[in-house]
Amino acid sequence: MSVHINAKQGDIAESILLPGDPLRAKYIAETFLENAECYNTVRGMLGFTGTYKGKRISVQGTGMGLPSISIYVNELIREYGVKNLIRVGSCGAIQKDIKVRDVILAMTSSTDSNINRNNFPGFDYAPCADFALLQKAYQTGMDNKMPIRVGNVLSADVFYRDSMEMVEKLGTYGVLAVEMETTALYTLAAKYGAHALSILTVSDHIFTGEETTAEERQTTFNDMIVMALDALIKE
Ligand SMILES: O=P(O)(O)O[C@H]1O[C@H](CO)[C@@H](O)[C@H]1O
Ligand SMILES: O=c1cc[nH]c(=O)[nH]1
Repeated sequence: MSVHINAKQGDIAESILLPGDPLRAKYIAETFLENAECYNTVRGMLGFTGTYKGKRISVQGTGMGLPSISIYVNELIREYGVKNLIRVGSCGAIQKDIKVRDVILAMTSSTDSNINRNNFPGFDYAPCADFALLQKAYQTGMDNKMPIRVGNVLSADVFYRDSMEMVEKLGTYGVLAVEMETTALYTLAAKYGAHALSILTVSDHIFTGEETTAEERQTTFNDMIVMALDALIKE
């Protein structure tokens, strides 16, 4: 047992999906995994292990924001030996030509968080995805003719902000969408020699106000989840 996960050694698979929402973790376990068992209930941050196409896979809620996902990723890698981690999250589109329900593969991330600035004074560490996982997910998306974009996302420290000026400016520098966890995931995976990728479904558009219905979110999240599971099991 670690501080925030009450699983026994061996309860968690080497490959894991990481949704922010613990109820999305439950949904994934019940819908896509066989013989899924819950290994964590601490703080209601549910975690499950089962099998997908015969391979052992876990799914763990991470909560919202860089500090919260950092806790789970630290414990999963250091205490439970997790090696492959794919975040399956939602995001707000910044670019005009990105639509709700599109899927974004985060090749890298920008941030307004201080976590890496505090860790590398005077330097800007550039977090990046694991190329093999990125390539596998991209190939699955192409094979299934999914609307995918690959690029830079903003991992923001806040969901609500007084001004959108900086988000707009980042858009002019090619940032595709905003979410709240990828920078921490990629940085910790690099630190501990693990492999990480963020796959994000666009749930709303920051500037047009376009958003999906609950039902649409469910279906498109399913596409992203299958893409992530297939990437985890691909040799
Ligand atoms: O849908 P999830 O994975 O939680 O991701 C996004 O949604 C939350 C904000 O509503 C933040 O965690 C953001 O990154
Ligand atoms: O607008 C959004 C949508 C999802 N997640 C975010 O962080 N922002």
